[in-house]
Amino acid sequence: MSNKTIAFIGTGNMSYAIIGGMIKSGFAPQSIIATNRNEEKLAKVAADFNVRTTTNNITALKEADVIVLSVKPQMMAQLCDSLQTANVDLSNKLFVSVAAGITVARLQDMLGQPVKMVRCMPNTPSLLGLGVSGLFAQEISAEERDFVEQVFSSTGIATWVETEAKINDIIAVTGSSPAYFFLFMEAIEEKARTLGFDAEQARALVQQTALGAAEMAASQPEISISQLRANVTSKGGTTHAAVEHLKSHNLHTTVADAMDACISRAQQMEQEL
Ligand SMILES: NC(=O)C1=CN([C@@H]2O[C@H](COP(=O)(O)OP(=O)(O)OC[C@H]3O[C@@H](n4cnc5c(N)ncnc54)[C@H](O)[C@@H]3O)[C@@H](O)[C@H]2O)C=CC1
Ligand SMILES: O=C(O)[C@@H]1CCC=N1
Repeated sequence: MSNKTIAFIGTGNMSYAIIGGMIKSGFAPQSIIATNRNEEKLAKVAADFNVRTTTNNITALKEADVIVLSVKPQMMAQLCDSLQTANVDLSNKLFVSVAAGITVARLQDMLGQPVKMVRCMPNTPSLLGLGVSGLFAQEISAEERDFVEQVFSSTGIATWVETEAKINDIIAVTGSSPAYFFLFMEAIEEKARTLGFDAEQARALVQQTALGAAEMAASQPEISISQLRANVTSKGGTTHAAVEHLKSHNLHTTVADAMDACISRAQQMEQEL
């Protein structure tokens, strides 16, 4: 592993997941610094992963070679402003922003200088090493590119995109999409409860089925997903009845429209923040 030090500024759900994935894949805990304003959150990260923690963002900024900006988009301007006013030389630092809806140009503007910046759009399954991260960068060295790729491929699949606009598409396809799957699982779980399964059974039944379905797809890449679905669907049978109902209620269009809403929101945030 590289000997770079990486700091996560604003270690909440997303950075916790990335750090978890990094540790699981063998990154040295001492090369990772996690910051948060909230000491309790830091105590959990330290206890779970043994990484260095601090409530002082500037200490982390000074020590780290790579700084991951991981606060909510609405908090980013305030955070960058506080980093800028600390008078730390940022010219040799590499920044990585995981925030949705803030462009590189805007981040540089917030930091008050043209720092080296990678846009990254990860997702929370990174915690298990099952994440997907989209990456975009211009004007960084091959070594920096390799390091970022090493970090995010340690949490799952990392893929570079050619244009910054593509990061918004990645949000719709992988950044936000764990929530779509959870919503679908919630709907099945809720109906199982009304059919009389208790909470524990309903949860176990839905999660095992989701896991099984995902593993069926992942372990048999030669079989299309629609073929896997067809294999469950007997002609004139029960699955056919359910699937036809979903199709007649425009599931495909609804999902496509939802993904467009996700992209539009990211574009709107780019104007707002
Ligand atoms: N949660 C997700 O599934 C994904 C989130 N993202 C992006 O990741 C970023 C973080 O999202 P989450 O982790 O979900 O949010 P979060 O709210 O769980 O984590 C952010 C943390 O930053 C801390 N914080 C806020 N201001 C701070 C400051 N000035 N100094 C130190 N700590 C500070 C907060 O206490 C909080 O714990 C967002 O920009 C979001 O767009 C990207 C992909 C997926
Ligand atoms: O909901 C959000 O804005 C963030 C970005 C992708 C997932 N969560």
